Amino acid sequence: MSAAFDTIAPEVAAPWADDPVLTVEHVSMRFGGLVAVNDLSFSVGRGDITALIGPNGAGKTTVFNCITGFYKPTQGMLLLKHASGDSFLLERMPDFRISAKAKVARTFQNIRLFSGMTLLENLLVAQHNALMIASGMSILGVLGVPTYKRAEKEAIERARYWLDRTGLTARADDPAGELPYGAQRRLEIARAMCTGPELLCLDEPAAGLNPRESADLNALLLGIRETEKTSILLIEHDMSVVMEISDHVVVLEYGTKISDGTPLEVRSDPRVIAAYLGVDDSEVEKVEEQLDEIAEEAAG
Ligand SMILES: Nc1ncnc2c1ncn2[C@@H]1O[C@H](COP(=O)(O)OP(=O)(O)OP(=O)(O)O)[C@@H](O)[C@H]1O
Repeated sequence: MSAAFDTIAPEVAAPWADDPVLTVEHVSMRFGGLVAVNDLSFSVGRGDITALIGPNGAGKTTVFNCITGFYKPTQGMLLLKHASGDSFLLERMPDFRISAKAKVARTFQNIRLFSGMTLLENLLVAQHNALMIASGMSILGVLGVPTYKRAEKEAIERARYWLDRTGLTARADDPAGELPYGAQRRLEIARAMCTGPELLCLDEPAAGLNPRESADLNALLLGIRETEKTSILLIEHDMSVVMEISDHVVVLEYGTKISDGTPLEVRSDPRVIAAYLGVDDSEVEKVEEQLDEIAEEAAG
């Protein structure tokens, strides 16, 4: 192990391990003979923006799928702890309970909106669970039970609030499919936030965004951390997003964690540089350029 790698603080001493919203312990995921995630452990600090990075095929989306219940890990534990103290072993829960009870929301690499529905409708559908509970799971809700009416009004207010926060109010009544790409990405985040998550998981939120849209995304995520105090875990290839807004970065290669620290610690870790060098020259150059730009901006 290199000297520079040794300088990265062990996880127990790291601030994100003090009060983690999510603790991933010794998680492995195998598909037949392929080990997609190998004995992975890390913490997501409460209120932090944590980035999960690594070259293509490193296992990032598989980790997300284990956290959100799409996959059951072959082994290991995923402990989600609310600020209230309630805790949930995610590996034992079906996906719909992970979103409804454990309050983990996610967006996908490929946008998954209801493109024929309006923006407002998309945000109301996201709150379906809360509305069903308020209806007493019966037709009475539709017939105007007061608790349902109140919940419906709150759902609309919440939807309007998130349209406003994501700069989409003017398009509230347009079909989601007519939005430009960057706006669809923001709508996905609004939809996830309408569910009031304790942990927001974003799978490549900056993919396909231009630099201006990327900067807007950074501002939106920093705003969510600041105002809502929501913990955010994101998978991202765009180093300008990762380095500018993350409190903590976890790096995977071939399913194994190779680095875990602050953005500064991780970017100077030789194992991380080597992992990216192993991808291909154009990607390495892009990463190096982005890191240099960020360093220059920070210096001046
Ligand atoms: N359902 C599955 N069945 C078999 N193999 C899978 C499955 N899902 C993922 N894999 C494999 O697991 C490995 C990790 O894939 P994963 O999609 O998690 O990587 P990733 O880091 O998210 O990659 P990318 O950055 O390209 O999205 C890959 O080799 C992939 O082919």
